[in-house]
Amino acid sequence: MLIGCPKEIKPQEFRVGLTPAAAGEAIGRGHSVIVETNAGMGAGFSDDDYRAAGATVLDTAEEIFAKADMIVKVKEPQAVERKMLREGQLLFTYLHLAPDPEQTHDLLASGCTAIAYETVTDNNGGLPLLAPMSEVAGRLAPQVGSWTLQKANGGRGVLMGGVPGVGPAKVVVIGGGVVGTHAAKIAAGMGADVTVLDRSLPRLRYLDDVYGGTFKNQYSTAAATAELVQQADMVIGAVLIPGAAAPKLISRAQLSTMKPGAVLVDVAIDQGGCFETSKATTHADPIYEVDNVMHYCVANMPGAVARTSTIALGNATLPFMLSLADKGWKEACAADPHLLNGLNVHAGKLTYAAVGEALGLDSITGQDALNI
Ligand SMILES: NC(=O)C1=CN([C@@H]2O[C@H](COP(=O)(O)OP(=O)(O)OC[C@H]3O[C@@H](n4cnc5c(N)ncnc54)[C@H](O)[C@@H]3O)[C@@H](O)[C@H]2O)C=CC1
Ligand SMILES: CC(=O)C(=O)O
Ligand SMILES: [Mg+2]
Repeated sequence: MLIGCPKEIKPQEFRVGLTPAAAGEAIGRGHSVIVETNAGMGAGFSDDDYRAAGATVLDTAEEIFAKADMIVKVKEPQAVERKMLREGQLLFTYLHLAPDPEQTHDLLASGCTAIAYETVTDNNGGLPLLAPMSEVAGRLAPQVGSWTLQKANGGRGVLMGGVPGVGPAKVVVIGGGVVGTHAAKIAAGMGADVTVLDRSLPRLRYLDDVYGGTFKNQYSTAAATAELVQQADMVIGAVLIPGAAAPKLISRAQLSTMKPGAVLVDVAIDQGGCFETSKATTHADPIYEVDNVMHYCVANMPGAVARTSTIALGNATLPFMLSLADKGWKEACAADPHLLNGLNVHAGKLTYAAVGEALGLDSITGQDALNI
């Protein structure tokens, strides 16, 4: 198979879909790899690194999209990229379609087959291609939140760990999955007083067993959330209902109950955000204020630490990418129901029910798509 990797064009996105090591593995199995010039620069990989792995470096994204059988990326294709996708072409990347009707429309119109990293599953009920970026975004969340809490950035001027004689910041994490657990660990490590809310009792039991001495946890009801949010210096949004739009757990009216200068970090923004007042921002202009509450809502947080993130993502995508290249998408998905769960679009049809529900569109099952 001819595998193509364009340079990411989303603002301030420095990750790359294929590492030289991944390109080398595919080439070692008889595939060919084309990479856009400078695609890996932001993550510290030069064109020569890709050439040394056996890949061919091309000058433009147009050539990559025109030639490749499979496009491997990081972020959802931007409008100009979507115009270059063609019928029968395989796209393997993050999509986050539920909050994005324009992208969904364009992917359906292109006739391509699109497998979304974020809905591929594993045997443990996890999301193996989302997990590494959730680990990164979770660990970054208290870091960017504490920067936003600084007075010069609009925050209330509270230090995460406090100092002797002055108490620490109060941090509330809504959602105790991968993002939430990593966020809570780092916030607690910075000395903050941390409470994690989740709606899954098995998850709360796990958090209690493993991290009981490090941070508190509580069942996530609207009442518990309202009470904790009033006292919080920082709230980190980390909920997920896979593939679906995030539920709104803090309303605009609730902002007036919060401390002026408190900070909301909405990591769930890529699924539409879990605070009513969240709107996606970029690394170039990451924060804004609503009703005296600071918001950080960057939808591609891991891009800020592109080298760590690229290598972590590449480790997770490699076996799936190789399976798609070796077998073609149909055989690979027929053999692996977890990879089939990643199928969101095929031949003009939506193939992921939660996306259809979020956007009011009809969908077919992945199994049906295998027969088209
Ligand atoms: N902004 C960014 O750059 C990034 C965003 N993300 C996003 O972060 C979000 C979280 O991802 P993960 O932690 O990997 O998901 P996860 O599935 O590991 O955890 C989500 C948790 O939310 C809980 N939950 C669901 N509804 C809830 C509610 N009403 N109240 C409290 N908890 C609730 C679930 O029980 C689960 O434990 C996703 O939307 C993901 O796409 C992930 C990586 C990067
Ligand atoms: C998960 C995701 O969307 C990201 O890493 O950008
Ligand atoms: Mg994202």
